Amino acid sequence: MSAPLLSIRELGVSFPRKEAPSTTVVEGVSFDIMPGEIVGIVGESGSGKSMTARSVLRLLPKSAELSGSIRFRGREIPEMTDEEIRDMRGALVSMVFQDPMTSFNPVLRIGDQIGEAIALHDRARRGRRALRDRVAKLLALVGIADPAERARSYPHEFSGGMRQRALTAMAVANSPALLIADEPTTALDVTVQDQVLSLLRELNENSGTAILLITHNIAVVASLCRRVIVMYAGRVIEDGPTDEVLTAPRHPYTWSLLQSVPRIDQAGTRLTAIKGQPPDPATPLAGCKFHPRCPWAEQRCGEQEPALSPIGEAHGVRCWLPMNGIAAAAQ
Ligand SMILES: Nc1ncnc2c1ncn2[C@@H]1O[C@H](COP(=O)(O)OP(=O)(O)OP(=O)(O)O)[C@@H](O)[C@H]1O
Repeated sequence: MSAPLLSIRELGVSFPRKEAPSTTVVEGVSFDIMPGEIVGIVGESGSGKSMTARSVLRLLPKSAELSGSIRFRGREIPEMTDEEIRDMRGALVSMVFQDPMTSFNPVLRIGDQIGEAIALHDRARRGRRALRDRVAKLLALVGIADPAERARSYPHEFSGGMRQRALTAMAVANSPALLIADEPTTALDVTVQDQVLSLLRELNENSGTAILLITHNIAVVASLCRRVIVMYAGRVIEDGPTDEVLTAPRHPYTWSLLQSVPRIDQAGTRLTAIKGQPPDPATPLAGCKFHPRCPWAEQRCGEQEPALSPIGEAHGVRCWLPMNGIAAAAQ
């Protein structure tokens, strides 16, 4: 078996507070991404998905404190110099964000910005003309009509969907080994969502780029990801093959999350929202972080936090009472 491309162990992210203990928003997160693998991270808002992803590129807010190990091709990212990190960003690992407006410089033309991203890591040192051609090709690849002409536009002249696609073009320009996509389709209409997702799939198939995809959308995970990581209150609570996790979830939270997703094959069924709220990271909670909302919680669930333990082949769950399909159906 080949070595992991990315290996995260016991990752922690916390924010110090004045005269109070730090707020921990990510704790004990561990997972690997193999070369060419597409892995999804799902979970409610505030579960720590973005903080986990941003840790990989050292793009956390300044006040954040990072702990644990993040190895990319065996090298420890937290120990890299700023220059090494800059070299790595874009060339080896790149990221597509939720809000493409803040990712482009508003006073520079889109094409120039993509060209600059290519030139920064361009071993072939292509000339201006070759760069322009490459930019136009990339814009065409993400479905932008008249790409050579549109490359001369400024970010505000693009619609939200076009900016998102242009940003994706910039992120894939150097065929990185790993692409981190944080809610890449949330703000887009359905047709554009499909185009961006097809682009990610093509990139994976043609360039072997591994993808870490953060999303709220279970349907996107089902169609794109071989593996899915479920986060809750800053922890990984389930991690396994997508088909297994989505059809036979073992953590009550994953099960509840799936109950709250509309299913095409069950039109008309009422959705059950998960009762209660996720815990406030500023207030420590003993035991399993999901126990106050869990229909199956027992006494020990409120006292001791379970570890993420193997429950099948390449499947792990952080629960004292991992459920089976029968228990879920009986509820
Ligand atoms: N600068 C900050 N200072 C303190 N807490 C922060 C800061 N930025 C984020 N947080 C907290 O970190 C926690 C995790 O946030 P994160 O953005 O990783 O969640 P998420 O799962 O990606 O949510 P969403 O799906 O809404 O993007 C949240 O409780 C958030 O309020």
